[in-house]
Amino acid sequence: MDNDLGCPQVKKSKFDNNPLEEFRVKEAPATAFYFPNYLTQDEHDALLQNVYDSPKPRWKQMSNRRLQNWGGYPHPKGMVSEDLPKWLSDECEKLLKSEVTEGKKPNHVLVNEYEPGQGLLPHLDGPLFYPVICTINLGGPALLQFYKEQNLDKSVGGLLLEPRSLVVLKDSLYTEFHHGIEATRADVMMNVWNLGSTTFKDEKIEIVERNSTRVSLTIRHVPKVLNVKLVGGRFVNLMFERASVENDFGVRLFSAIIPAFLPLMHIWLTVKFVWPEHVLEIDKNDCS
Ligand SMILES: O=C(O)CCC(=O)C(=O)O
Ligand SMILES: [Fe+2]
Repeated sequence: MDNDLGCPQVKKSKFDNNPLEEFRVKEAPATAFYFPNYLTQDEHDALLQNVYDSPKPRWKQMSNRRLQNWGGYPHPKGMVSEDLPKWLSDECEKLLKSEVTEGKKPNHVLVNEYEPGQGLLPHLDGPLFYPVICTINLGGPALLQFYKEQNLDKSVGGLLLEPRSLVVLKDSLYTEFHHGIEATRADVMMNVWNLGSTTFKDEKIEIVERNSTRVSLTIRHVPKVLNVKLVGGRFVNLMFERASVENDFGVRLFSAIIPAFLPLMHIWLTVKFVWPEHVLEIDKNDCS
């Protein structure tokens, strides 16, 4: 039997009643889950297709990779959010249901694209996100390495991220250990915490080649969201938006009518209070 994550269901006696436990990376120094068969091949291909079908301006060229930002730009004052496209909101929903996100619905997705040989410097994801990172891996493999703050030159271990997998990082793997991807064409399999759950589990593998373009979806929850959001590149006040969500006809009518009347009100006020003065001025001038 399969569980919601598309992975074999765990016998309760063995794993503490929690089906996620089977996927915990026990060698890691803090909470990490690795789901090697999170996506079917068809789901994987469809996601990749959606990434490449996205409008060209979504791509931002960085010095060593390309990325797409979805959901809004996190900011200390709050994120101006945008609705995720269905192919991403479906993934967020699926993660929420699988209980890896601690009840927080992801509302932000970064798509990173790395050509073989490209990488990402060690970094922390910072305080603007809820401290759980879910990463869906597409295309080619890469080793995600972890570093202690005091020595960002030497990794303390890593997780091999293969296509079709999901990795979830929590607690000090989010808050304390920096993570990064070496700019190399071949990853050395030293201190790979999850090797036993990868396709190389039965092999004595020393190196994994970066054989093709890797695309990752980094999926997180931004807790602080503002009351305005971006719809088709324009700001919309969520007060009006909420009315349609609640489907309250009266409120919707009110929200539709008030903005329509504002220009009329403006004209009426101008005619009543500003224009007469102006006309009077002209009249006075005419009299003199
Ligand atoms: O590509 C990855 O797996 C890592 C991406 C990442 O760390 C980030 O976007 O903050
Ligand atoms: Fe990161």
